[in-house]
Amino acid sequence: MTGVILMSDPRVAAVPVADSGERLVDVRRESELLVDGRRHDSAGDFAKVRRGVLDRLLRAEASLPQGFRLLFVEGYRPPALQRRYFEDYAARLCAAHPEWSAEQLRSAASRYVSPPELAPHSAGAAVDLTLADADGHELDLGTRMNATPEESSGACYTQAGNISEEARRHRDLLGAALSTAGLVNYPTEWWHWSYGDRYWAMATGAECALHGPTEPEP
Ligand SMILES: C[C@@H](N)C(=O)N[C@H](C)C(=O)O
Ligand SMILES: [Zn+2]
Repeated sequence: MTGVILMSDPRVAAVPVADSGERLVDVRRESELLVDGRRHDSAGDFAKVRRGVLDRLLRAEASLPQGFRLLFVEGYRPPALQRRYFEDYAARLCAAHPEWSAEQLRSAASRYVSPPELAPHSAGAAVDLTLADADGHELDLGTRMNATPEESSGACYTQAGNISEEARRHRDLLGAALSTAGLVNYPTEWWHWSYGDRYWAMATGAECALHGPTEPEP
């Protein structure tokens, strides 16, 4: 797929951050969003995002046609966890492609996990989410959430052609609601959306990112 700017692209790292200082909020406490427990952690970090991100998610949900809900899966990710995800996936790619250079590995890994120093989730600015029906049952968006490009034959790419018509309708519905509310998608992952991070700033032309990586709150 051409035209996709990866998280490892120097244009993303070049975006300056002027952190707004906005607090992380727990979406389970501050909203009626449906929250899935598959990424649950004892500190509840997975359910947190910056306030402005939650406000936009609520706007997006309100704009969905009747019978559709957002299903929130993962928001904030502490930098140490992000580093582990990145290194584990890069090690898997390295085992499969020992001939790749360090730069090739970093770029390929960033199709699926952001390099830790740039990570939108560690800024509390990104959310992995999908659609559910009115009863909270997860809908078909073409792949499982967090399917790698390898296991899904590229069907995890938001604009992939190798998904059913129904999954395409669902992806388009999710995308229309979230982009109208101001979030930006990472084009290699239909479920990953962000607001205020470096990738968002690069994609929207904002002068700087509003949120940089932050350590977990005590
Ligand atoms: C690992 C996957 N769920 C994810 O969040 N990927 C993006 C690119 C990230 O790490 O920010
Ligand atoms: Zn994500």
